[in-house]
Amino acid sequence: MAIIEVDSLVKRYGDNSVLNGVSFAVEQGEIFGILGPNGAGKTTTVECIEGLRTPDGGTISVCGIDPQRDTGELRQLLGAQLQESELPDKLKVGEALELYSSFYRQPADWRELAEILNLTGKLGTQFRRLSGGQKQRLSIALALLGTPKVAVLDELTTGLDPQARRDVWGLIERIRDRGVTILLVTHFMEEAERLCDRLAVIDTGRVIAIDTPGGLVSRVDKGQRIRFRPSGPLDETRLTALDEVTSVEWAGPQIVVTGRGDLLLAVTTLLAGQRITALDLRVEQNSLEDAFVALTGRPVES
Ligand SMILES: Nc1ncnc2c1ncn2[C@@H]1O[C@H](COP(=O)(O)OP(=O)(O)OP(=O)(O)O)[C@@H](O)[C@H]1O
Repeated sequence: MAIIEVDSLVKRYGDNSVLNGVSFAVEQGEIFGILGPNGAGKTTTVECIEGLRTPDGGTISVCGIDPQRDTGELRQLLGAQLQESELPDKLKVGEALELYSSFYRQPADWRELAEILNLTGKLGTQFRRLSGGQKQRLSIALALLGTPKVAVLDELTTGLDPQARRDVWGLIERIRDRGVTILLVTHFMEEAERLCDRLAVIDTGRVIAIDTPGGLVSRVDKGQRIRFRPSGPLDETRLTALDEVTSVEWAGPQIVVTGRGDLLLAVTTLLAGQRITALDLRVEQNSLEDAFVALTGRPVES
């Protein structure tokens, strides 16, 4: 069952048409990612879903509610991450959790949320004294205080170090396991690949692909790649002559061979015949980043 339905969403700022007919549906219990280059319209899309921006065309339904018409009801169903600047510096973590839980009809147990988010030791700490990761965890706790059916998380782990980022991912999975549907805006390929059940790739205000991360990767046909450092002088033309090989390039001391079929066997057999060892041999798989570049024609800035 679709819990969020976005159909032909249009948004203009003056003459600038930012969303040009965005459509997708998020199923209950999914972690659904929105991925796209800078300025693609990701935040505009989720802010329309949150009822914070007024679309110029199209329809949105969140649990059957139109975010423009029934903002009060939407607040009870949808939890959105607050921007950092929205909390007063001197407010303590425990005070913020208690205050925000008073806004909801069915607040979650904020002490339990603090426990899950590893904030129990910080309840008496002022907001301004929290680290980036702690602020991020607090903003997630605040988004979940109303026991929402849907949580919208925009740039969830931007600014976090790799370990804190992984901790937050684990947490999001636990929250989904409690039955919350998650809509996630991200720049990070690893985050999208690791966390999202499905992804919508948005570019210049249009959805250009919707699929699982694996499904998106399998759309790229860049062939197989083998990278190694030959232990001795290598006659490249013999590599190029192999049926399995489509291209041979040097990258510093390494050689990168692209091809198809049983490429690895063909290359290693040839090298063995020339008594050359392939040092630091790596077989490279296509990645979500390759898929993103193939779809949008440009890399993701992070
Ligand atoms: N309030 C506004 N007034 C005018 N233009 C805006 C406004 N908000 C966003 N835009 C423009 O709309 C476009 C889409 O912005 P949006 O923030 O939705 O993109 P995004 O995909 O979230 O980008 P990023 O990854 O950089 O956050 C951009 O060109 C942006 O400059």
